[in-house]
Amino acid sequence: MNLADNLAEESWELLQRVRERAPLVQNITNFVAMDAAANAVLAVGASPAMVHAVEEVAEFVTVADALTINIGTLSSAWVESMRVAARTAARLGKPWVLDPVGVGATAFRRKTATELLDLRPTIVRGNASEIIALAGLAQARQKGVDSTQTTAEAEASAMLLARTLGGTVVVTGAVDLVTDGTRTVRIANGDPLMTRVTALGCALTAVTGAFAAVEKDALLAATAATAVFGLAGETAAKAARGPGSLRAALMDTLHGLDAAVVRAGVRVEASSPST
Ligand SMILES: Nc1ncnc2c1ncn2[C@@H]1O[C@H](COP(=O)(O)OP(=O)(O)OP(=O)(O)O)[C@@H](O)[C@H]1O
Ligand SMILES: Cc1ncsc1CCO
Ligand SMILES: [Mg+2]
Repeated sequence: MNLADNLAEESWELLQRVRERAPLVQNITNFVAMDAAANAVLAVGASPAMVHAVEEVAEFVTVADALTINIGTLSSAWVESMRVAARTAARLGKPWVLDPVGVGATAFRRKTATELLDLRPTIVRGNASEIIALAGLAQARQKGVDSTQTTAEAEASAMLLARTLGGTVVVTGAVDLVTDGTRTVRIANGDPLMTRVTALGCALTAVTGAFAAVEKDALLAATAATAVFGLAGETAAKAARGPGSLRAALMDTLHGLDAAVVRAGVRVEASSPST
């Protein structure tokens, strides 16, 4: 199968499936991202719920179609909620997505992320620095080595992390990379202005939860979510006057994406299975 040939069409089909099924996506996310993430999930046609109290988090996972966990504004009370939610999702076989915001920055984030990795997220989505840091943690128990932060090393880190987890890893940036350790996809959508709006990566993580809820192949789900989000961002950037109008235009564009725009606009490239 030629993976890349089908990915634009696959992205459109998965977006339609999200719109038809409107999956319920539970997000334990940060205070900065809550609004953008909930609105982006709504804009792709899914249903967001920001539920994080330890008293109700497990009960909510049982009704949710997917869970996303983001450590952006971490505090100790939330760590237990994250553990309980991830454990419940894992037990019930529900897809869950980890966003390791700033994981390299502090010992608290490193410890929390390491514990969450042990609960085997279906998908990890972060920027290059975060994925490099996380792969270093995963590897540290085996070899105790760290990486420096080049694009090439982010790719190696993503592959290592995906193989260690048995999951899918998404690295976002100028080019996005999605890998399950065997199949690797690069997505050339997006616009640099997206880095001037906070929490768009976090919003993409929540949207990835929506796609993972409707597609069991996590590599396909993550690729479609990332491509659709990047395409909406770049389309919106053409009309935007700056970060504020980009944010609004991104929500409008996500909501209005049609088959012609997705089929013509998604720019993906896939590598054949490696050894
Ligand atoms: N230089 C760039 N050119 C084009 N698109 C980009 C660029 N940088 C990021 N993007 C896009 O912006 C979106 C968010 O990715 P980014 O890597 O900025 O996430 P992040 O660092 O986790 O963001 P945040 O922590 O603020 O939520 C993705 O769709 C990505 O493709
Ligand atoms: C700015 C910021 N600080 C903690 S989380 C967050 C949102 C982007 O990740
Ligand atoms: Mg981020």
